[in-house]
Amino acid sequence: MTPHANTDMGYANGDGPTHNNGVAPAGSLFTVNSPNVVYTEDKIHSKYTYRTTEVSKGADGKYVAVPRETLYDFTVDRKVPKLGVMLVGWGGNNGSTVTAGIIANRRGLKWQTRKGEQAANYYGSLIMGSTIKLGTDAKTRADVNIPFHDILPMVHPNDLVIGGWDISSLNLAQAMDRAEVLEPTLKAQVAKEMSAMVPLRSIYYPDFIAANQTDRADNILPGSKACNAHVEQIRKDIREFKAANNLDKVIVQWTANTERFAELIDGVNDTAENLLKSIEEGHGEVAPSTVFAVACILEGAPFINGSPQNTFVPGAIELAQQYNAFIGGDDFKSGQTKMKSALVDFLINAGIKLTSIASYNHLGNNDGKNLSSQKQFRSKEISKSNVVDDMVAANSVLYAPGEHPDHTVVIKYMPAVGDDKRALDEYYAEIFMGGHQTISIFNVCEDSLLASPLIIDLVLVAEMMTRVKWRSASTDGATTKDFQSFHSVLSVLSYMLKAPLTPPGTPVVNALAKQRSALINIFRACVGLEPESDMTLEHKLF
Ligand SMILES: NC(=O)c1ccc[n+]([C@@H]2O[C@H](COP(=O)([O-])OP(=O)(O)OC[C@H]3O[C@@H](n4cnc5c(N)ncnc54)[C@H](O)[C@@H]3O)[C@@H](O)[C@H]2O)c1
Ligand SMILES: O=P([O-])([O-])O[C@@H]1[C@@H](O)[C@H](O)[C@@H](O)[C@H](O)[C@@H]1O
Repeated sequence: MTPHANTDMGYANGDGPTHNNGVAPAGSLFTVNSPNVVYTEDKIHSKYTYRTTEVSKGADGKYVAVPRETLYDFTVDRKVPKLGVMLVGWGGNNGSTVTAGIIANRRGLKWQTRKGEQAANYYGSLIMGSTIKLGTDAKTRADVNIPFHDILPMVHPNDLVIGGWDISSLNLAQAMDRAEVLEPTLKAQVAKEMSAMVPLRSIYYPDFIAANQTDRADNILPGSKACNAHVEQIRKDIREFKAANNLDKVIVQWTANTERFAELIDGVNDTAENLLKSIEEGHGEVAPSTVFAVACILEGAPFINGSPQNTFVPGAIELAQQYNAFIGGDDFKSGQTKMKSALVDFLINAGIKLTSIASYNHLGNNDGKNLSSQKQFRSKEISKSNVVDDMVAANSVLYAPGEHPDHTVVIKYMPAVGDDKRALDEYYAEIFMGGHQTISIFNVCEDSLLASPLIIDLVLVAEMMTRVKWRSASTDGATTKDFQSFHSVLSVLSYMLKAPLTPPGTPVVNALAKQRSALINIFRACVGLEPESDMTLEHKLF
């Protein structure tokens, strides 16, 4: 990044559409009145100065910090598309629950429970259930908060068209019953619509998921190893789903079983070319989830992995970049780990030396049954364990290089509790002058009701990112490149994920507050607004 004069280039100098003088665009909750933002019928154009601090170490070992400014142009396509989402594992607990939830919200359903009438909602969705600070009231200086969903022209989940694949042939009403997640009084209202939803046949390579899943596999395509026919069938399924529903776009999300990790093998999955060749040759180390990822990349459908396995082998990431396709993952961050990524952030940033984390959980759903197999558990153990690494590494006051808290993760399959997962955690920390703090948490996570809103958030944000383009700008407005998409690896999705996939060579951020702040401020930048710094100097300097 090169330093630029701190200037608001604006559009006044005629290098873009004429300024709209803040005329409120139709359907938006707010408009930005700035020389750096212009609304046209189909676009939002903004000029953005990205301010950072570049640090280097001097000969004396001391740091030198230099403020830097980089100028960007952003455009946002304002046309909200008709969007389809295809779930791999549609007949699972998450797939059937999120489908029922969207139908219930779309129809404004209410149902009786032991505690009285319940109405459909999107609680637990970052986009649909939370707000963000837009700014401060011009007169009262009070915060003005708006629904997260209104910061940019995003798809509404009620409008999502849902489909997908499953190795189990049950229709979605039967799958909803099998899941044992939702109240019968709700299920009765959506069962008819869901009984007409039947998962497409999927690919099934037994070696990648627990052997105890075999009894479900009655809805599978021929072939038990990767092959081009599988890639082409998935691509065809996507095209046909898109055409049949008159969709503008389709996003695919993996909410199927957790697979074992695939071995990373040079010549097999290390490059895009080798991965495609391995699929053609039927190599046994290409997982079903990777085959889905390849099919989606080739078909131009963003693919998101909600499970912890290493779907995105290096060859898949390279292929995504070659095709300028979006991928994201891994592993929904729904309960115990979400809590951990907030609590560890708080403790360490409060100067409290966390020395031990014991995370135990048991669950009785089919996910738990699959995870009772060691190889599949290992995938989950990795994603649940690495979530503290960035926060520990950032604090050299508490931790010496290479030092980190003890951390253990245990998952046990206990059928009796079903989808109502129990998460038991103990956090043990050193405090002032040899003291200790012990935090014990017993957290009942209704797994699918916590994960389903994340499935929605991942779809809404990934789709929004397909309509955001950027280019480098300069004060003279001359040397700018064509507009381009964000990097293929959508690290902006990290808030919803335990093991955020980031562009190769870039750092992984797990701290929950940082992840949320990054998403908010990137969306703010798309409409020319400064990051929310929480400085509130207007309340301190007067
Ligand atoms: N809170 C949560 O529920 C949560 C959080 C993080 C991650 N996850 C992950 O999400 C995934 C789904 O969770 P769930 O509770 O819905 O599990 P589930 O077992 O109920 O559903 C998985 C579905 O995938 C299907 N399936 C398996 N292999 C398939 C394939 N190759 N193609 C198509 N379908 C296939 C199964 O038949 C099943 O219906 C799991 O991997 C789980 O680890 C869940
Ligand atoms: O998101 P989180 O609650 O930390 O982790 C959960 C695990 O604890 C649980 O065993 C499994 O059912 C879910 O797939 C999810 O991964």
